[in-house]
Amino acid sequence: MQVNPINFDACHELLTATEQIEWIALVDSNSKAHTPIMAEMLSSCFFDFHTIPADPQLLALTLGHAAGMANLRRQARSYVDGSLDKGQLGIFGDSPIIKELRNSLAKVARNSATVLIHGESGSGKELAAQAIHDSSQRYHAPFVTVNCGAIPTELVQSELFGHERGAFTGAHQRRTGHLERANGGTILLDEIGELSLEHQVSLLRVLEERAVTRVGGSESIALDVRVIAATHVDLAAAVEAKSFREDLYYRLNVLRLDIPPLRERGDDIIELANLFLERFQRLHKTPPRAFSPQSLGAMRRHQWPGNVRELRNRIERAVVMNNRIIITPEDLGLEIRNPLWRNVETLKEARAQGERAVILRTLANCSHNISAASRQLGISRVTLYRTMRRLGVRS
Ligand SMILES: Nc1ncnc2c1ncn2[C@@H]1O[C@H](COP(=O)(O)OP(=O)(O)OP(=O)(O)O)[C@@H](O)[C@H]1O
Repeated sequence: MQVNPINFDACHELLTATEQIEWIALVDSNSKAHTPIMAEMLSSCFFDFHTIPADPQLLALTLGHAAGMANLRRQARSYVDGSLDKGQLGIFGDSPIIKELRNSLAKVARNSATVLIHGESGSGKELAAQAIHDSSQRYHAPFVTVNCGAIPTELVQSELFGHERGAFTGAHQRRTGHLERANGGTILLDEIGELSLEHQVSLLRVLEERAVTRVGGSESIALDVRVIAATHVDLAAAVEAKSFREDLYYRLNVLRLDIPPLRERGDDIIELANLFLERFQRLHKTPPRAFSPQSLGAMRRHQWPGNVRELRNRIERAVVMNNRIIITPEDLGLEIRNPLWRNVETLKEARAQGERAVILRTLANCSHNISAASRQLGISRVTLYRTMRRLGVRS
């Protein structure tokens, strides 16, 4: 676009219309870049300017910086609006329940309170924790993930809190613990329900004091860490069963996020399937493929006990192991008929399976709103509650 004093106003309006773009001016060496009007234009509308003929290397450098700034501005604005989209969060799906989750994530990201994420295995708990960190003001600081269930009991203290040299046999070096490494940022304590009662006490003390002391040390190190705990077990039930400390449960359960199982997300299954198909085709450099109608039907009917991770793995296997352009249910390792019916022997069982499937689908479509679901099913709320209790369906 040619900018000159005559079309100044129109150009100014156009250049400042969108905050998502940074502009770089190429200034003719004959033009008077330092006349008042050009100086105003360059300083108010442009990220930088180069004089023609521009040095390509310097220009490439400026373009890189400008793209980075535009991105940062976009992130900052969405942080203020709370309008994080699925591309930014990496959490795909358009079902009402997932849209609601994305909204909650954006709100949670705006402060530093402790979060408890509950969800079945493979449903996206770690992804949600990463999204909270990336959209928060701590995004530039470390995001540390610790799988509490994978650390041998005797190493939990030293892994979480660190140790001093000589603290125990084999401690040849001072070691920084995960909590200290996450200082300034966020720590995800995955499978928190796997921590022993003894380690729960130590963790509670650290969270209350907001300071950590390395094993074998005496110095108290101040912590500024956002804690996100994740679990696939029902921690409230674990508290009742006395296998999880009530005080730690309340300390963690400040903000709570529930990640819905994949089978309750309606057509998100197909959106995610196409997303993974495209990703794995690109990764494994295979020609474009598509799912057969039978595959789509089989994916909709499957119960996905391993959730999104299971879907991702089945699609990667289908892409790598077969050359066919059309992906069949067999390629995905799924049965054409609903495998649920295989074990059904009586009419009563068949009726219960059918009722369960319809109720789950309706609840997913209605964002788990009982009144809307009962209207859609043509029964009263009381009958719906009673039927759900009988079939073991949670609201
Ligand atoms: N909504 C989603 N959109 C895109 N990818 C997703 C989504 N949900 C989950 N995934 C992907 O599915 C896989 C499993 O997710 P993740 O590891 O976050 O699950 P998890 O609940 O933490 O699992 P676990 O219980 O085993 O710790 C990851 O590859 C993740 O990127």
